[in-house]
Amino acid sequence: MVMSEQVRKMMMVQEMAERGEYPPSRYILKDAHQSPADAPPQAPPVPIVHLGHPDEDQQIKSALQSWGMFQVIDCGMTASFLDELRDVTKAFFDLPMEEKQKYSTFKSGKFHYQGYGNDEVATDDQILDWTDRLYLTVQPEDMKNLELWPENPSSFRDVLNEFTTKTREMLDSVLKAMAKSLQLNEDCFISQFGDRPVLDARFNNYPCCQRPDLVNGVKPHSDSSALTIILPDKDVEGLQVMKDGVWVNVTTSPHALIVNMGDQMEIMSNGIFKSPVHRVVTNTDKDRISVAMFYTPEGEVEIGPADALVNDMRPRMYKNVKLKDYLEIFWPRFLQGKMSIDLVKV
Ligand SMILES: O=C(O)CCC(=O)C(=O)O
Ligand SMILES: [Fe+2]
Repeated sequence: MVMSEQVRKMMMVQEMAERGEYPPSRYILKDAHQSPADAPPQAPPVPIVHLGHPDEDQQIKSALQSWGMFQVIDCGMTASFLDELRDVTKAFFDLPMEEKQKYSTFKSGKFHYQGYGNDEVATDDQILDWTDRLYLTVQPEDMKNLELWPENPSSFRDVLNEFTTKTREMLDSVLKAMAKSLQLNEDCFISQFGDRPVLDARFNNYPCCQRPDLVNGVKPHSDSSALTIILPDKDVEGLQVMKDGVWVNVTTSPHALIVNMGDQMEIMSNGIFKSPVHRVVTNTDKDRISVAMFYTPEGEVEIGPADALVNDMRPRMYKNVKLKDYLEIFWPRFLQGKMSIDLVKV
């Protein structure tokens, strides 16, 4: 088929950037209104939530109702560990292309989500993002595909395993704190995840680009997850969030992690916590890296608005949905630059 041939011949973004190439037409935004160039340069930093602080409830509620995300500084991971995670990420993307391709998303001519590559190319008119990534499921244990876990740099696997354990601990405390901030039982959200919640790691590389005004690093989207934890680049900005109808730069402390709401959380909270639309923009001279951890309920478990959040004052706003079914709607639409949350509204 034309499509798969096209994909096989397609270069990784990193290779095009290294050759100083102008982005090919498949990457160029068609609508001038979508240009990444028009974000305001100055914005306040993302609100900080101090987990365990007496004002935690208030901090969470206000951050999630205004931004849909917050930053955590005291996240239980040391600054040097977070730097190590950045170092192994960068070391992986710095490997020769031949070595990275051992972990390719393409196997026997077929696309798989896990591995090194970019989004699936599903249609001829799909506009591609200026990024390469490594996508790995890290929990549950039996869903790990270790064949795709880099052995180089040699500490990569250990660092990822440690990041996974620490991220899970952080997610559990954040989910409890979010429930308590709404005067709910602390297990109210956690109990919806089932026995086998899924945690996926995505290592993102956004090479510099000759025309950052014409491409997206990641197209505008909301996450399909319940929660996403993001370790942004220490020096290079690029993540932007749509706030009150305008794009604002996401700025954080160098050793903070960002907690971002995903669509599943918007559903479980009956719309109180919004899953924000965000995107990544590129720049002409600096590569950017980030690591995102997507936490989702088990695919077969039906989730829905917490009972205690549905009442006469606030009627049910979302249908119950299984993650597996949601993803079937979400991915093809994501690839076309469309959001999906409205499709599960009552
Ligand atoms: O690179 C980032 O900062 C965020 C990436 C992102 O939004 C995603 O992978 O869903
Ligand atoms: Fe995202």
